[in-house]
Amino acid sequence: EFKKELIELYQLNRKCVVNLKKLEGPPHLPIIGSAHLFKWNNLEFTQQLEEWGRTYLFGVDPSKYSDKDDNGAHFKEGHIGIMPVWIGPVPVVFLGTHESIRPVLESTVNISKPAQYNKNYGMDRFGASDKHPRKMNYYPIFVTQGEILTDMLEKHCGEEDFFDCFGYVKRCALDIICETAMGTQVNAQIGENNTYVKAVERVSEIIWDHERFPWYWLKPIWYLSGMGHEFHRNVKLTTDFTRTVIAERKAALKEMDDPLNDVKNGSKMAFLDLMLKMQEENQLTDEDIREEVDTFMFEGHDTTASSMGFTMMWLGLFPECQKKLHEELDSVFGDSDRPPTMDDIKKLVYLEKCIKEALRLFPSVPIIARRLSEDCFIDHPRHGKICLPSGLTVAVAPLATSRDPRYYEKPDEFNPEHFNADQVSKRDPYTYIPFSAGSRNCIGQKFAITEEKVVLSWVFRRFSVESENSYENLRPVPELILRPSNGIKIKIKKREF
Ligand code: HEM
Repeated sequence: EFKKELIELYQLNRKCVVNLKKLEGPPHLPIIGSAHLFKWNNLEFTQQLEEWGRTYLFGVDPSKYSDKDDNGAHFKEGHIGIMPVWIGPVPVVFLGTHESIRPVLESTVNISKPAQYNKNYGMDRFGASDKHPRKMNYYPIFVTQGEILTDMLEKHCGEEDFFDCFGYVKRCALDIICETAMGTQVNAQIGENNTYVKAVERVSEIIWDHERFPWYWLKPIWYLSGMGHEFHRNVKLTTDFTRTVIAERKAALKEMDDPLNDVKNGSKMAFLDLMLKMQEENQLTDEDIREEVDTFMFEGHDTTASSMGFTMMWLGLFPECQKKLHEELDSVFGDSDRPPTMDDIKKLVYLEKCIKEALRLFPSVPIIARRLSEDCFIDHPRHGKICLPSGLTVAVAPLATSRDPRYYEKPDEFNPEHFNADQVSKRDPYTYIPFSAGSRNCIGQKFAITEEKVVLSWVFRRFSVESENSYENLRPVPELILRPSNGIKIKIKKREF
């Protein structure tokens, strides 16, 4: 097996040397690639990736990075966002503009994940199919949990110092996904099940270190360093948690006279209930169900938590945008404290633009990995047709394409007007892909946007927010999910009417 992998890697390297030689990327050496240049510190590594991205994807002169007048983001003619990076002996090609991303995401063949995901992690985060019913009544759960969040934040009202709000937001997102995916209340917001929350966090931190340091790909180092064992311990914690919930839910469904009808008529129909209902006819084992549910849990809570947290952070840095949002909220709710209805939420057009803009600057999934199963061709303005050979891992970067200076004026600044209808219609759709695109796009997009609108409408109806203008607040780190490097520091004040 190992020999076969080595031969495949050798063949891939040969193809890449021929096909990618004209493309510019960070300097690399045989075998270790560019790993010797990688910064150890996660924040510095993130900055390094950003600088490489600007230099090689957009062709920006490094001396102009700090040129604030146009965000240092000049786009040099002849660059279309392709950058090869050798991570150890494995070539990865980063794609960061609509011209280079479209051929990959539009393909109905190139939809596989890189092998490491399934092989090393023992859990397939990406196994969900698109066949699940999407019309479940999640709305009341968003409303209840959003209100709990504001109750939890309230105790920080009027405090002199900045506090970290991210933990609160995360627990809210977790409560929402657990109840919608599994029909079970985890009550993380009110202080229960902290072990689960911590384990989920640790899993993505370890996966990220595994991705960037190739020596961890060698099993002896992975285990001797203690990382492998810590990883499995935390994965087991999370999967055991889901297993327990599944067992409990199964027992509860058995007690019901007619589970099918109870579930159909009930106010909520959890994803897990549907899976359990289909279990016999589809011959699914409990473990199959657990994998599907875990995929939902992983994809569905970290992503929305980061997105909500960053939207709060940006609005706290741009008082004029927050003022507009407050005006919109007041025009819909006045000074009332009533729960938002679906109709109210539809009216919150500016809030939706703020959420989209925060996702443009800090997309929760900053990089989407694909393993090409057939050659993919990209037209390059200077080098003609470039062939990305089958077997190659490509890293599609929503983070880069959504800051393409050809399409976004002042691309590094928060400006919700970027999502005015006239602006959107002028852009290629692949210049904004926080939910990916094509046949493996996010199936929770509508769910996520509605959840965030409900929760954030509660927060901004009740509070005004001020964010700390600090390097750390503004520099998230791309673990699998882009997350704040050291929390999100804000102050809040109760709004007076
Ligand atoms: C702001 C929030 C969210 C963002 C930015 C986001 C983004 C994404 C992206 C970029 C992908 C493609 C990943 C890849 O191909 O590597 C994806 C896949 C997926 N998302 Fe989301 N997501 C969000 C929320 C959610 C929610 C709330 C759910 C569930 C309720 C969800 C369920 C899924 C599932 C199941 C997949 C896998 C689809 C497949 O591979 O066939 N996501 N998401």
